[in-house]
Amino acid sequence: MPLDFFESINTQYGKRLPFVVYRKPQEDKVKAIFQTDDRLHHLKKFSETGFIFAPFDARHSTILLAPDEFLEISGYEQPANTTKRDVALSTSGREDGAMPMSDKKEKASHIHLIEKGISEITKGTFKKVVLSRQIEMRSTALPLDLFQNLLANYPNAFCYFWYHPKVGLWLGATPEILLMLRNRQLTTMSLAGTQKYAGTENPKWGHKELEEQQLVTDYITDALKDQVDQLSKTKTETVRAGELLHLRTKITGLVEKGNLDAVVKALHPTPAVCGMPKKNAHDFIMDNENYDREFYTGFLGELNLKTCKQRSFRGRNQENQAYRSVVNTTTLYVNLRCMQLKNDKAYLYVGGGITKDSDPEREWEETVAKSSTMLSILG
Ligand SMILES: C=C(O[C@H]1C=CC=C(C(=O)O)[C@@H]1O)C(=O)O
Repeated sequence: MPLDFFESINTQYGKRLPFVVYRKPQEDKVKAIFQTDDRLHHLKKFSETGFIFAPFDARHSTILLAPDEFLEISGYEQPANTTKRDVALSTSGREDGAMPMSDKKEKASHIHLIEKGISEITKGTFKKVVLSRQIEMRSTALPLDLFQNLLANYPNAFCYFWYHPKVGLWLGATPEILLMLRNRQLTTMSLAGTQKYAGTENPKWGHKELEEQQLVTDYITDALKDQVDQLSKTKTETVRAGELLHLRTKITGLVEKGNLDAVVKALHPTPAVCGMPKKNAHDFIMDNENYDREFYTGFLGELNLKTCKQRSFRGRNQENQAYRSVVNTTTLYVNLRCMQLKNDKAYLYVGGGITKDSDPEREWEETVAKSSTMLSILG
């Protein structure tokens, strides 16, 4: 049965028609949404239904895949014969998929960018800025194979393969929720601060990471205070994302019907991907990162999809009773740990939060560590 599922995706892709295939964290259900023509729809209102794909730059439009056809498989297991791929550096031509980040020029340029960011922080332009880079590799891998590798390697991530012939092809395994809305119940998170996983999910965190993540929590709670009722947050915890650990605080509340638009606008882009204050950090990113982020650090996911929930309860006569309730669900993820495939190239995207306490060399190393999420599935 899974074969039929993946064959349908291959057929859709072969016809150059838009689709997305994805699996939510810790679920064994893989879902696909197919659009039956190649029109490019731009989202007008957050009351629409479908799968959305939004760029980092909120001034550019969000793409909506029309949910013409739904496909789903449960109990998905990775086929045993997942192959390793032909991947190499486009810059050096090496065939072994060796670390492209060791490229000295790339390192010097990223460190220079970080130093410039720190210097603006010292001047008071902003408190935090997230600075990123793009890594170009040669890859002839089949995207559906790469997606299956993501599924196998990142069970705790939102894994996706998104395609539109007029936009491009993206794959990712992100640990970050932008927001989840079930009827009126909102959940979002502040996710920031990074260290390598070294055998314990209970590590010590430094002042820089704690402050960097606190800034995100403060920003989100402040941005939502006029949009959301009963706003509350959990204790900050460590979460694992592949070979990395992050700090996370969950934030919940109740959203008025029809107010999703304002909530998304208030949140995106959060200081986990942009900075604080937002406008100054955004301007700095636009003027100084020497590439276009496009959909990296944007967001993607289901918008107003109806999901059925089977619930059981004890009725008055003490018998177990079951009923199905239909819930209107929106689940949007921040597009991190992702890559874009174009012709025979893979473009990987990695970044990190810069504060006054940042050490440029360590920040560089952090982007190297983050690149391993996508590099590991490339080969
Ligand atoms: C911007 C990225 O990660 C964000 C999410 C978690 C931790 C981050 C950090 O420690 O800098 C970033 O804010 C990325 O993976 O490219």
